Amino acid sequence: MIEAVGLTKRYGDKTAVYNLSFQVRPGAVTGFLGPNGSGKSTTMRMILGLDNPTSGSVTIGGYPYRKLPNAPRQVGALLDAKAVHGGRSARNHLLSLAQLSGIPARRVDEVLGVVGLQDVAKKRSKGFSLGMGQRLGIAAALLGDPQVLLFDEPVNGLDPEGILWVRNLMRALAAEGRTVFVSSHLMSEMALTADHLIVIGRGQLLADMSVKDFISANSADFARVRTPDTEPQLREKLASALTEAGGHVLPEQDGALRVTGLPLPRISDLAHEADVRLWELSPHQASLEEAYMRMTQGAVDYRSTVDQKAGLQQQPQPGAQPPAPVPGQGQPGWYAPPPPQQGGQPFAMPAPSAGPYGGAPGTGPQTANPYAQPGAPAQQPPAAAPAPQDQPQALTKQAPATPAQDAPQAPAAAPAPQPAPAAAPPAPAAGTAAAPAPADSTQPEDAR
Ligand SMILES: Nc1ncnc2c1ncn2[C@@H]1O[C@H](COP(=O)(O)OP(=O)(O)OP(=O)(O)O)[C@@H](O)[C@H]1O
Repeated sequence: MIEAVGLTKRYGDKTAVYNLSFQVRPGAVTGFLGPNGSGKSTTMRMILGLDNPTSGSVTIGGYPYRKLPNAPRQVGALLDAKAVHGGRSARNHLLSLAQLSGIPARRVDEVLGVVGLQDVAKKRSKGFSLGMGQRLGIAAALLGDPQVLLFDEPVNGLDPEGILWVRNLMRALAAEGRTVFVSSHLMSEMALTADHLIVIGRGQLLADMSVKDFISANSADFARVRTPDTEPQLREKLASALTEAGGHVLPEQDGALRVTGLPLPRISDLAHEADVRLWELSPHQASLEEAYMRMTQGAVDYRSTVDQKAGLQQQPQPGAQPPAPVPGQGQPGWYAPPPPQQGGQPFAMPAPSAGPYGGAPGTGPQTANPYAQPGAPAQQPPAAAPAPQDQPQALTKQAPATPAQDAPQAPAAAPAPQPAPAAAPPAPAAGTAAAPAPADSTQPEDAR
């Protein structure tokens, strides 16, 4: 088991990881999700003893990596598939890693077979495609037949067949009772691969729950209702009737209405009572990808200036009200968040008080969920953002006004001095040889 407690990492005045506590259990694939720069790789490097935490701790099987007996046989990792000596053949690369860790040469041929590189084993890895490089990195991680495996973006660059292969491999490794920790940006892929999810944003925990719970908490049902385009007044009439009946109604880009909080038969009855004809009444489910985007959108650090979702980061004007639906046009950019689930607290951004990102230390997952309340425009009105024109549905725009995005980006505190390791760390696990060199506490970390 991997266990992080209050894990924090600062690089100068940049806090990469803040007060992260979680457990990664054996016998399951645990997906590690977060936007670019959210601290996934930093966390993985700390797990592997390649970076020192500024505070907090992380252990594998109860030991910090550097104190783990026979670490290369217990832990394997793929951090950076490109970090190989390009002049070496795949086999020689693995052979050198195996020799460093006392692993017999026959294991090299075994893992080459497992990852499907046996036919190119004698080719220099500098000629490898991205996907072949990933396979070589995975082979290195498997070399010591470890019980604990960490993979940083293992499907990066793989074709669909390769992605499927990685998915099956991860699941098979977990089924053998191993601890499998996999970082990814792809919620959809993780929904298929992982049993459990740990989601971070700006270095802080946003969610730690089983995929099953994540799905039931976040993939909310809604109905799409469309009235005849030729009679916009019917749409208005229906919207009023549904709202009066307790439904939450938002316009979609194509002029339909997105309705939450009312079952389909009730919507049909209400339309009938209001004497409104319907052209469409269909059940839908918000995708996990949407839920993940919504969860992390307040914690996205890097966003293109031409990104249509840039408006997600804008703050609402004081006193702003949501625009009234425009018959026949909808309100592009409006999107109905799913209703809060019974007893569910799907995710929570940190509170806007203490902490480097505005979150009170230790309060992250317990604080109120700013996205869980549908239909609270007076509190969280949307920004008057430019409307996306090519979104199929108005699903991706919301003004979350997350506390995190208001908060200062970095703590003022200087990094705590790191004690130098008492002894040289053990050789990295077979797979981690493809990773950056272990942290040298005498070097400025930013310079590494
Ligand atoms: N050695 C370093 N010196 C200074 N800042 C760093 C260093 N390593 C990481 N960071 C910063 O810490 C933050 C977290 O980076 P990290 O690479 O862990 O994120 P990530 O979630 O793995 O991102 P991605 O998904 O893009 O790989 C980023 O802002 C990054 O710039």
